[in-house]
Amino acid sequence: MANGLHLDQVRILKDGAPLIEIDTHVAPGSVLTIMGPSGVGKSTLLSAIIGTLPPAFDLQGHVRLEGRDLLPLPPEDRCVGILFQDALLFPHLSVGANLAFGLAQGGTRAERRTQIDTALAEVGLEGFADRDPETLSGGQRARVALMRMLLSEPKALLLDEPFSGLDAALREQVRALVFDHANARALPVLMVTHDQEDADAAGGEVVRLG
Ligand SMILES: Nc1ncnc2c1ncn2[C@@H]1O[C@H](COP(=O)(O)OP(=O)(O)OP(=O)(O)O)[C@@H](O)[C@H]1O
Repeated sequence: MANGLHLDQVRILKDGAPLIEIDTHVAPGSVLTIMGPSGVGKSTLLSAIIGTLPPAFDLQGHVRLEGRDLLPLPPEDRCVGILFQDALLFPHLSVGANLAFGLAQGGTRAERRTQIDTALAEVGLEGFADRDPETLSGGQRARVALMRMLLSEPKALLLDEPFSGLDAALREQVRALVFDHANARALPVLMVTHDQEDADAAGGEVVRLG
């Protein structure tokens, strides 16, 4: 079936030697969790999907998203959103300007401002548009990073240990928020984690590499 994210016989080689092999499908609105020891190639797999595979690696197989073959496309055309462990915001820009980076070009200034305000309200951050990212808590930064990514209207979401920098209570909250938003948009989600609780909370299939 064309829907969702397909990794068809994907093999990644490092300096010519096989590193990982994976053949799987993530349906819209579901989460596939990838676990495995450090260095096995989990982050490398995500970089292959977003189109930033370092030159030491070779990729074989196919990655398809909603029926489109991703590998020939440049990163900016792949429509894949990613969140990392550190919710990296541009420190010299306001929260609103950070969010504007996620927005497609076009629309009036007022329309863009409305989209930004609506996104902030969706995650309980009304009135935060003019704030300096440095003044936000870890959980607030994670929310802004989530909305910046979602404003770019991705068709799939990749998560690379995105909750591991947060303390336990916050981790649970942010995790639920990310999964809820992904589910509401019927996005296929591929999550890399070391944490069994993340995998349990995701509730989907778990693939163990290595
Ligand atoms: N840019 C790079 N150039 C060459 N080798 C790299 C590069 N990035 C990572 N590696 C190597 O590729 C292998 C896979 O790394 P990767 O970061 O994908 O592992 P991982 O499973 O995500 O590990 P961790 O759980 O520690 O994050 C490791 O041996 C790593 O040292």
